[in-house]
Amino acid sequence: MREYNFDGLVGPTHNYGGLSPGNLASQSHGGEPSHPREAALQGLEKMRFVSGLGVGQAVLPPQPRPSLRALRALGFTGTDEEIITRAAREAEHLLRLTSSASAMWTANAATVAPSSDTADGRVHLTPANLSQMYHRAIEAETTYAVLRAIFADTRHFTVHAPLPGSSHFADEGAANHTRLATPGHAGVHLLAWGRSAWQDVPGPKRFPARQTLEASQSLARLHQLDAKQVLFPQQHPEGIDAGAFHTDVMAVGNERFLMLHELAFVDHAGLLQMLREKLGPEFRAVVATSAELPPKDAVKSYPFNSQVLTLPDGTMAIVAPIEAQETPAARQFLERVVAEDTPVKAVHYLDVRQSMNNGGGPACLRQRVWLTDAERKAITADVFYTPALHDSLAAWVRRHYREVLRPKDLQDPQLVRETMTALDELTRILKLGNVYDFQH
Ligand SMILES: NCCC[C@H](NC(=O)CCC(=O)O)C(=O)O
Repeated sequence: MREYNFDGLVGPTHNYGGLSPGNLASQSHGGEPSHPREAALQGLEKMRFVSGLGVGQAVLPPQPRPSLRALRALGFTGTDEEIITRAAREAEHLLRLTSSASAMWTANAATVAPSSDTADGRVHLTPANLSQMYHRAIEAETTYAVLRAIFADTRHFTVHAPLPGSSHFADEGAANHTRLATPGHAGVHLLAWGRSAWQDVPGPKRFPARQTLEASQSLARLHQLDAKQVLFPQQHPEGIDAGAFHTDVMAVGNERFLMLHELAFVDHAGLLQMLREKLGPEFRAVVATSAELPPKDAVKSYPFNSQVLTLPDGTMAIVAPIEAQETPAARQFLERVVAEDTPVKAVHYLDVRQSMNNGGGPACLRQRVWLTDAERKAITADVFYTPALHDSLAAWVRRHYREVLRPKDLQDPQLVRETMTALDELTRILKLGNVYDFQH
């Protein structure tokens, strides 16, 4: 079984809409000009780097934005151009919400269980309904279509429908999911959550908790996971109030290694004890206290929103955002992780600032999918990273993406046309078939 990182290709409307309360970067950069071309190229460079480490790499496509489907559903009628013009005039906020390129953060696209851990021996994928935030909830339908196109072979893959879209089952995907495993022990799944729909659990006071316990429990059932191998830790309410809207802002794990902030989960000590019991003595965890790494620094510089990657030689490397290098407490923490008795032997810092300014680090930009050789071969879409695919995607970005987008540019009816032209071409590059509604 090999891990493939499916990175989200940043979409042509990448912009700073200030859309996510509780996501401090989104709030503080709202209204600034964005650089879609640079953002997409930064993402491609990260794919090149991870692939160069010898790790499996693939790509997921952006979504059509502004979403005409969403605007039509909200009562805007007429030609495509008329819809944009009218939304710009009457409901600028709705235009902003339906223009977000947020599908780039593919950690939120779905939750995935590898075939080694599921009762029927298939890979299970559930697109996240993202129902907590409207600009993200509109991703689910297209994500579902894209995943069905890529993971089409039903002998190997089951793509479930997104969980029912009421706030009771609010699901944010793999950003709240961690799979851990040690040799000789079955994989353990952490399915975290921030609030309960029906139980009375103390939650955050300042910022919204997104995922529900009931959503996480449903994912464990749908994916046919062994109940003994699943834990449902609660995101620490103080962590959420400090800006950790998803688990992956304060914790990241890979195989026998987990690093976390003490405000990632309620009772992290009890959680680590259970993990040691399930995973045995090879399991390693490194905890940052608030004294060592103030929550403010963790949220600003995202050391936990790193990719922890197993390299071909069996050691692990961390791919962290450059902001973590620039923040002394975060850098020192990551250096401690390498210095201690852990599988991690190197830290690499990458520039994904365009994404970071909306609260998405290296880990947010990728969905992890574990595939056997047979499963890998069953995928016929051209989504696996190669230098040739890189060149054609980079050329495609340079052909179609604007250099700068200012908030008022979202009101330009031309933008929707440009995006559709670009995405239509992309589905041919990736051999995806017609996955977008404007193609039907
Ligand atoms: N995993 C990282 C997700 C970041 C994402 N940001 C946003 O949607 C910000 C969009 C904006 O404000 O333009 C979110 O909060 O869900």
